[in-house]
Amino acid sequence: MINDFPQVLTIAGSDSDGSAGLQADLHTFFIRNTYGMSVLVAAVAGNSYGIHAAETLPLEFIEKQFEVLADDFHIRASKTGMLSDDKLIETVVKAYQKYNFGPLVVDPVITTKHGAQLLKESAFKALKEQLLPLATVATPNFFEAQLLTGRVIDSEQQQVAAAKDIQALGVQNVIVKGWHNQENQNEVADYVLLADGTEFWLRHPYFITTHINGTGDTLSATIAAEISKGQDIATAIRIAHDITTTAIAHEIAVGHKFGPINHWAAQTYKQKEDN
Ligand SMILES: Nc1ncnc2c1ncn2[C@@H]1O[C@H](COP(=O)(O)OP(=O)(O)O)[C@@H](O)[C@H]1O
Ligand SMILES: Cc1ncc(COP(=O)(O)OP(=O)(O)O)c(N)n1
Repeated sequence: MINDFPQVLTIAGSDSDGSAGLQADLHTFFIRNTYGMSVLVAAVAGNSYGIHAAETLPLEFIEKQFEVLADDFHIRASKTGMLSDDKLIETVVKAYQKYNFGPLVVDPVITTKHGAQLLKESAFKALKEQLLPLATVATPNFFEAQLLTGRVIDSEQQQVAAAKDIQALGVQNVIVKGWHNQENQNEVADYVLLADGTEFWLRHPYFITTHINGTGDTLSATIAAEISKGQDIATAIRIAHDITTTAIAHEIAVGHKFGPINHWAAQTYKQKEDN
């Protein structure tokens, strides 16, 4: 049998409540009709109230996961999520350089949107100097873009400038996600800067909801899934934006505080798109 079904890899942490991390990535790969695999690098004990503990996996075990996947599968695109510290980043960078896992989407996970730190500050240098230069696409959120560039993003001009700074680190294509935190906000504006200098804004309504865990994972995982199917980068980003906002717009009643987004609603979007 030809090993040609679209295969996509997440290199990420597990979030026990299933709302974010590699669980959200695998939900996303599934609804985008791709076969998802995962290199588990860390795990958090999380529920809808927050993250209560975190552990990393032994580096040799992480290396082994890469090796056995490379031995067997034809991975056409990959993405990173939570990477915890500089040793983990170095291990992932070495493996990515050694094996062929297709274009890389880097979601530079630093803190959760509820304030839990998932990447040590001592690892920012490795993120900027080792991992981001490998990225076909990087997807920083508003806070990560500020930390990576040292800018205060208080205007759309600053959002654009931050994207240019991040591209200058060696990233080919960047989406700097917009601010979304105010009850009186009408719109969220994500800014996209492509490798050839093409730029565009993706604007959508602001949703007042407590169910927004896993949004960044879903966006970056969709981009990786679409690339694995051969989509161009701009189309992959536009589909990812539509999938993520559709999943945010349709709450599901899971958990008592901050819940997951609704991947099933986004799967319906896929069916409409394909008809
Ligand atoms: N409450 C919200 N209303 C509208 N869009 C949102 C909301 N929360 C997140 N998004 C969108 O979800 C996508 C992921 O962004 P974000 O949540 O900032 O990422 P991260 O999970 O990395 O913090 C972006 O397109 C962003 O605009
Ligand atoms: C294991 C793990 N990875 C990433 C996250 C981030 O969660 P969240 O703050 O909801 O951010 P996005 O997933 O939306 O980027 C996590 N909680 N656990």
